[in-house]
Amino acid sequence: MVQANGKTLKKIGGMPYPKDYVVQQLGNKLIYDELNYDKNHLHREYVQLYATLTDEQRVIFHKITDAVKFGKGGVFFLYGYGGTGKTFMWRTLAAFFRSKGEIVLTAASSGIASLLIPGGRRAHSKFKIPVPTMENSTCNLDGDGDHAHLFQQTKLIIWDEAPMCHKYCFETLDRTLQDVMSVKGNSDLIFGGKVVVFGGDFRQILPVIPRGSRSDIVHSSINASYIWDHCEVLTLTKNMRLNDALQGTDSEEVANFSKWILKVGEGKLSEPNDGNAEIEIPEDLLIPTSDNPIKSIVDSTYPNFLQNFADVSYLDSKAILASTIEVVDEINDYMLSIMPGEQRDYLSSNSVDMSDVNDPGIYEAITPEFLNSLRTSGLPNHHIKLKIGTPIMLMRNLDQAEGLCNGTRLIITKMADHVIEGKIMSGKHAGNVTYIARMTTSPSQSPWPFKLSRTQFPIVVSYAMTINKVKSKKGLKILINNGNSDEPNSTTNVVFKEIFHNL
Ligand SMILES: Nc1ncnc2c1ncn2[C@@H]1O[C@H](COP(=O)(O)OP(=O)(O)OP(=O)(O)O)[C@@H](O)[C@H]1O
Repeated sequence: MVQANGKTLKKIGGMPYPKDYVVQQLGNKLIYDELNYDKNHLHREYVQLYATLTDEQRVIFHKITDAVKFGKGGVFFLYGYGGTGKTFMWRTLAAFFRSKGEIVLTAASSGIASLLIPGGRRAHSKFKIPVPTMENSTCNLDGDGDHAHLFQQTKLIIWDEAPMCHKYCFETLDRTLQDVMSVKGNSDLIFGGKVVVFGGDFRQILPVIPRGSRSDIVHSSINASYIWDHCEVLTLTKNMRLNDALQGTDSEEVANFSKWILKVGEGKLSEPNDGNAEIEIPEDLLIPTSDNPIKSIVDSTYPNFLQNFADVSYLDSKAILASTIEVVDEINDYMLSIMPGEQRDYLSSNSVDMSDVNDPGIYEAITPEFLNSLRTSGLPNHHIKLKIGTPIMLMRNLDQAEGLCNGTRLIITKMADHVIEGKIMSGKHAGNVTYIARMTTSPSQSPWPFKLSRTQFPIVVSYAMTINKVKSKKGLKILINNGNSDEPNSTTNVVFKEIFHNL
């Protein structure tokens, strides 16, 4: 249990630790875990997946497996917009190598995306990348420890949603692998001569640089790193997610929508433009306005809510996205107000973390009311309202092995004074019940001149959520705030076009 949570008995005061010879007999737990797969089952899975690969997927598959086979290393970037089968490729590659007893390390920049890849973990925890990551950081591992031995034996590294991470994270892994692989004489090779495959879509989420300018964001992305010069871009072009829909009667409509949304993502509507353009949204995608726009979008996204509010599959297949936490809170509050059941209110306790403060006197005048009113992304609200049946989303990685990471959605099943009980809504761990306690958190990069410590459940109600939280949902409605626009059905589209330049 201790190991499963990434800890060791050495770190728990007062616990006896086995003598060295016992530990040596047990071997390297990390390597053991990466090899502990049912090879026959994986072989059958691989055969099935390989048979359905499209031509372009198959070419890419062979390119990567050949790079591993010839042992010369290689860095690839699997590039394709949402639904082109990147996750499908990860599954095929992982099944292929693991069925042969070889080690593939699978990771993604976000916890929630990592749950979709077999054996996936958040990249920071899988590769021990320090937070915050600096220009010359290295991974937190001992050059002759278990992690280093794991890296030495690894055949392939897969890192999904790479465009979300700062380039320093990839450079940190590169430096560390060069060190670790120096025992094999590979210290000059990029990533120590390992085959590393990144994946993602630059139209999706870019690195978050607090208060960063457009140029700061573009320059922190992976394709602004020296690593990009070594990277071969492999492109997927066929939208496999829309394939099913294309078989139906409305196939032309779906194909047109697919083309239109791609143009939005690439800033190709209303050309010429510098990435900032006014675009018109087709009438059929808009929800007719009324006196109460929040009610309109809720009625359209969650039809017959009062008959279905307790149905997990109904709730899991829907979400409303908005661009600011204020609008998200407004929609969530509205949903709770119409949902039947007794409401409980959980308030946080807040303080200023004095450990970093030179002159504590300055902060004595700050009132608890002021601290309670502070909000920023990644920090739970001071006032959380819940009812039994409310969908919530975790804001912290609590236990990734159990599917409890930042972005996991649960349904509230019980509410006590100091703990709440929730049931995981979807994925491999769907139906598992877990208890969530209050914990003290601080925003990783404080927008205030002091560090706020807030003790609260690390959750947010999730009928509506901010745009960067969602991963492949079906019944999705996006609330576009077009307050600045003169036309009722147009809005400003901002695309960081520079990011596509060297793809
Ligand atoms: N060769 C294939 N044969 C059958 N189904 C496929 C194939 N490739 C992909 N799919 C299916 O298409 C859907 C989308 O694929 P996938 O989730 O891998 O795309 P993605 O590029 O990872 O998308 P996103 O960027 O949104 O995460 C999935 O349901 C997947 O099972």
